Amino acid sequence: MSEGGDNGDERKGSGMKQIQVAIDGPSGTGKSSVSKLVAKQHGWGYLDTGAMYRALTWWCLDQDVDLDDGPAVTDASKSFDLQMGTDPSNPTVAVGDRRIDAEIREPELTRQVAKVATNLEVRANMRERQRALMQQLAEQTGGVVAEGRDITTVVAPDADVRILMTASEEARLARRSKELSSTVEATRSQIVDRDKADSTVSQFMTAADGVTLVDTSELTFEESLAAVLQIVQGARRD
Ligand SMILES: Nc1ncnc2c1ncn2[C@@H]1O[C@H](COP(=O)(O)OP(=O)(O)O)[C@@H](O)[C@H]1O
Ligand SMILES: Nc1ccn([C@H]2C[C@H](O)[C@@H](COP(=O)(O)OP(=O)(O)O)O2)c(=O)n1
Repeated sequence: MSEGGDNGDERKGSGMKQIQVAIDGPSGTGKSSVSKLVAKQHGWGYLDTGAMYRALTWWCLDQDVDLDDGPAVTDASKSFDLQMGTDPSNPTVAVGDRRIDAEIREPELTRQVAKVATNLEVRANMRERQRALMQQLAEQTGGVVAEGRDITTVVAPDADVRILMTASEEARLARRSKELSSTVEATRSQIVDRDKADSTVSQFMTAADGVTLVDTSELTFEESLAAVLQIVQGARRD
């Protein structure tokens, strides 16, 4: 489903409406893969907010900051030089000039990231960074797709499009274990525990008022993408 010739360059300075798309949901619902393609098809920027929490976790571990020391992690969140690459065809993450794309996906870091993401002062700091990046990307490319856990509710509650992607636990675990080449049981302990911890600070299991629910349990990847693209198209016509 191509957006034929409708790219960001054409929109720059054209006075066309800038579109902010916010997508939330638990792990394995298809947020990242769908968000990247939606951004790519429109020539918009893409923001993976989960990667920001992962990057801070990496930085704290690298700097020997104890993840259980909340104030120390908060200090680190204020000063770390996070560089988010927002091209949906090649999203990147760096701290200073050190690229950490692979490091932030390591299972050991994944196991620890909720400690950082449940720190409310860290979240306040990240929220400001995320809002600024979304604004900047919308201005530069005509639109932005940002995905995470609290984008529709806290970071960008006024976004033009707000979607909550859900899927049954069974479907999410099957996708993740396939992706990580691990067993469903090993994946369950990681994903379910992490979602539980994350749910203590963000509400991403049920759709908030005005947020459109896309349940991908029974959908193929292509059908999930088509469902989200259709919602985005509707908002662009408004
Ligand atoms: N509707 C779907 N049906 C089948 N597999 C899917 C679907 N959506 C995503 N996937 C696959 O599931 C895995 C996890 O998707 P991802 O986009 O990383 O989810 P999230 O960002 O919500 O954690 C990926 O391998 C992706 O290709
Ligand atoms: N806006 C966000 C994005 C992610 N998080 C948390 C949720 C997870 O524990 C981590 C990493 O998120 P990420 O989206 O990369 O996680 P998965 O793709 O589900 O593995 O950060 C958050 O609290 N708020």
